[in-house]
Amino acid sequence: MASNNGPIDIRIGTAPLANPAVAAVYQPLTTPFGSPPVESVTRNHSRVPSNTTFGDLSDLSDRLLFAVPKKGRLAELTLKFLEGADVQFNRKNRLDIALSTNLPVAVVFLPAADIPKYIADGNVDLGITGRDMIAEADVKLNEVLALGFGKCKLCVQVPIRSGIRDPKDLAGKRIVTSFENLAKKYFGELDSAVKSVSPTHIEYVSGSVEAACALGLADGIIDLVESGETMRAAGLVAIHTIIESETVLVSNPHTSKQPLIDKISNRIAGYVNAQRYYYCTYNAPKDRLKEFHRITPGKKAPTVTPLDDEDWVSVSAMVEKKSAAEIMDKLEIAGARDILLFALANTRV
Ligand SMILES: Nc1ncnc2c1ncn2[C@@H]1O[C@H](COP(=O)(O)OP(=O)(O)OP(=O)(O)O)[C@@H](O)[C@H]1O
Ligand SMILES: O=P(O)(O)OC[C@H]1O[C@H](OP(=O)(O)OP(=O)(O)O)[C@H](O)[C@@H]1O
Repeated sequence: MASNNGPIDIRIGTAPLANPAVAAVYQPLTTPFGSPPVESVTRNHSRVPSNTTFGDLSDLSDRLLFAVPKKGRLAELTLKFLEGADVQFNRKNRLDIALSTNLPVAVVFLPAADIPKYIADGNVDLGITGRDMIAEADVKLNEVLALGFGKCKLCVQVPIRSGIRDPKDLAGKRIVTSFENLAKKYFGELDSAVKSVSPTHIEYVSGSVEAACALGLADGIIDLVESGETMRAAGLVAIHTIIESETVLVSNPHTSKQPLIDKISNRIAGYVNAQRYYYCTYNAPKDRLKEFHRITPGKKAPTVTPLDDEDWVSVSAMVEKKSAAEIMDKLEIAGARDILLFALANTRV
C-alpha cells in the first residue's frame, strides 16, 4: 500500500508523448495530497499548451471519471465488475486513462490507496477500493455498494512467542504497518487510556509487513488478515481487529454525475447479485411438485412449465451458489431428473 505522507509526484502513464492529444493528458500530475489536483490537469484545458488538440480526449470534462485499482489483488476482479456493468473501453498500452466506447465515462487506473482521496476531493466521481483504504485516508465518501469480495480484517498482530495477548501491553513499544494513520489513531487512544509514559512508535513500510517482528524491527504489526496463512507462517497471532474490510463502490457526495452513477451502480448491483446465484432447471414428476417447491422456492416462486408428458413438468429457480450442490443432491434424491445449473451473466430484481 502506498504511503499517504506528503506530496508524491506521479504521472498518469508514461509514454508515448508523440501524439499531442495523448501528451495533453500525460502532464506530470501530483496526487491529491499535493497540488494541483488531477482535475485541473485533465479537465482544465487552460493548462494545456494552446497548440494542443485533445482529439478524442476533448470531452473528458463531460465524462464521469471512474477510478479503479491499477494493480494489486483488486485490479483484475474490478475489471470483471466493469464488464458486468457493460462499461466498454479500450485501454491503450500503459495508458492510465481509457475512454469508454459506449458510455460517457472515462476509466482512470490509480493505486487503490489513492482512490479515496481523489474521490473525496472531486477529482474523480466514482471508484472501487477497499474500506480499509477509505478508513486510512480518513475521508467521507458515499458508499454506494459493497461488492462482496476483498473481505479481510485489519488486525494488531504479535509474535506468538511474545506471550502478549492484550494490545495494551504494546503501548510504548514499536509497531510496523502500511496503515500509518489508523495505527497512530488506535495507539494514540490506547496510549492515553493506559497513560503510557512514552508514545507507541509507529513505523510505515509499504509491504511484507509480517517480516518486521522476525527482523527485530517491531514488537507488533498492524496488517490485513484474510485466511490467516501469512500471519501463521510468520509466527504471529492476531490480538485485536481494528476494522473489517470489503471492496466497495464509492462516489463523491457532491458529484454532478449522479444519474449516471445510479445507472452504473444499478448494473453493478445486478452483477453482484448474479455472482451469488445459479439458475437451476430440472424435470420433476408433477404429483410431487410441492416437495420440489420446498427444495427450490426461488426468489418469489419457481417457474413451472408443462412438458409434452402429462406426468412431468420442467421447474426453474434461482439457487444460492453456496448451497447449490446440496440442493442438486436433494432434487436427485426426491426424483428430479435432467438437473442443470447455469451461471448468470447479470440480474435485475
Ligand atoms: N489477503 C487479502 N484478502 C482479501 N482482501 C485483501 C487482502 N489483502 C488485501 N486485500 C484488499 O485489497 C486491497 C489492496 O491490497 P493489495 O495488497 O493489492 O495492495 P496494493 O497496495 O494496491 O497493491 P500491492 O501490494 O501490489 O502494491 C487492500 O486494501 C484490501 O482492501
Ligand atoms: O490472511 P492471508 O490470506 O494470508 O492474507 C493476508 C495477506 O494478504 C495481504 O498481502 P498481499 O498478499 O497482498 O501482499 P503484500 O504483503 O505485498 O501486500 C496482506 O498484506 C497480508 O500479508
